[in-house]
Amino acid sequence: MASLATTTRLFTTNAAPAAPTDRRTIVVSGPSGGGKSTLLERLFREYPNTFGFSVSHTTRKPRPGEVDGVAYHFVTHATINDMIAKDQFLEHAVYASNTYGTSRKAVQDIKDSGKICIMDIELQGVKQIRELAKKSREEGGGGVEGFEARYLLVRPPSLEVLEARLRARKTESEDAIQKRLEAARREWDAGSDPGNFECIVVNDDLDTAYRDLHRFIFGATKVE
Ligand SMILES: Nc1ncnc2c1ncn2[C@@H]1O[C@H](COP(=O)(O)OP(=O)(O)OP(=O)(O)O)[C@@H](O)[C@H]1O
Repeated sequence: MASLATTTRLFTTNAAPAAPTDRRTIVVSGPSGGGKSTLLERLFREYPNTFGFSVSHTTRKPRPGEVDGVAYHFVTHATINDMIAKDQFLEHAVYASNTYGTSRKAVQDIKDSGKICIMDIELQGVKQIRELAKKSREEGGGGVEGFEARYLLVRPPSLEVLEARLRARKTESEDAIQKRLEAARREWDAGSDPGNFECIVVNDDLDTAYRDLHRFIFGATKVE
């Protein structure tokens, strides 16, 4: 990962604004291992007071270094099923044999703090959030008042690169790697469907990918 000094140098000549004018939630999706966390960590380091990461719940086990309540809320299947039954999630999905979900509270807390919410979710969740936003617009409801978002896909340049990165990360078993690759293969074309994402960042060179992500977040003002 590039140093903070590199990041700072990148933007001193660009005079980047401190916060985007578009305050909508930013939904980031893409295959596991594509680089979402790497790019978002860099964004949060550069703008610690502007964005809030909505911490998802998951039944997956923590990876070394992942702190409960920071990377995820790590919970049991029983807990997450109970929360689903109580309609406490904006979206939830089963991915590579584990359930993931974004609670309504996680998003609302960030909005209440005055920050722009960033969510990192699976494709199934993207579709659920889109439906919710549509419902919210049509009925003035949907659980979160005025819920609107813009959608960004982060993908690696190829499935081969994805496999290499997943292996190099050394956080998953062979079985888990295979499940992630299967999901990536299955969902690869969904990225090109204009109904899903406003922007695709191809994470080949990290600095270029970060610049593209930054441009999307700070440049887009269009509300649909
Ligand atoms: N542009 C890049 N060049 C080389 N390696 C990269 C690049 N971007 C990310 N990586 C590495 O690829 C691996 C996967 O990245 P990362 O963990 O950010 O993916 P992710 O999309 O957040 O995955 P998950 O959804 O499983 O959390 C990491 O080891 C990261 O350091």
